[in-house]
Amino acid sequence: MTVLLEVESLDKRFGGLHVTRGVSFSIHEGDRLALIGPNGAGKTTLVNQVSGVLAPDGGQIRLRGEDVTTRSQAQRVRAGLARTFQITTLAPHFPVQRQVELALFEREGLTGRAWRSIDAYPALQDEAGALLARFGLREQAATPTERLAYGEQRLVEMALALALRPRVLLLDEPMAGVPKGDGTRLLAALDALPRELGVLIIEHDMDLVFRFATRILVLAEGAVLAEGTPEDIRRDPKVRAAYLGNS
Ligand SMILES: Nc1ncnc2c1ncn2[C@@H]1O[C@H](COP(=O)(O)OP(=O)(O)OP(=O)(O)O)[C@@H](O)[C@H]1O
Repeated sequence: MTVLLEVESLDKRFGGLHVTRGVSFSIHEGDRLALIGPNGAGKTTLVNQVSGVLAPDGGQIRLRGEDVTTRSQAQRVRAGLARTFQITTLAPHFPVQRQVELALFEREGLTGRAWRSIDAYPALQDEAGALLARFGLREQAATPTERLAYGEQRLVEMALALALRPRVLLLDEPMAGVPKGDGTRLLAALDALPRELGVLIIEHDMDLVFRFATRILVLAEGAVLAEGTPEDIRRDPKVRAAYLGNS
């Protein structure tokens, strides 16, 4: 399997606080790697370094063999790494279909041209329609995203990230705040992600983690406590003591 993302000996401090301690892992095509650990373990800080929001103090991040450690977020997106957007920070009053078209425009370097010219790009309109269909959002195509149910907004976020045609997708707590009833739809969407995509997911919902992940990386106090298959992790006494409990 082709290796997509390699994180090697990553290190990060906030003043005297050592929040990432020599963390290494890799993601191959088709991997669903879940990052779990107690509150404050350093999960978000780690993912922020991978996506380029934060600069590490040491270590290396490679995307498909290319060293991107000092590259900008935009450069990493172009190299094949996408993370879910918070749609509330985009244009929530835009209809869902337009939001996705906007992301496709950006991918194609067309942003800045007259917005009405979207009609001149039927292939992109079709692609946006296909993305909405993949996430079961066809009926909501004309609805402003701010009027969607919260769970549906998370689906739009995933559609926007996929619009960038990533090889690696970072999902930061896709289940957070989603009512129980909508969880099934979200899980179905996760299951339907392109097979060859590499996925790194941070999630506190252990049902989802153990159902979705092919491998799990457990962080504690900034360092890797354990890594393995869901079965390995479920049985690991260190993990049970530090995080999962004995239930
Ligand atoms: N910008 C910052 N400046 C100083 N300390 C920070 C900063 N960001 C995070 N921290 C600290 O780094 C540690 C790791 O935080 P982080 O948010 O990465 O953990 P987490 O595992 O994502 O937690 P949670 O599960 O609660 O989201 C915490 O002690 C946190 O207080």
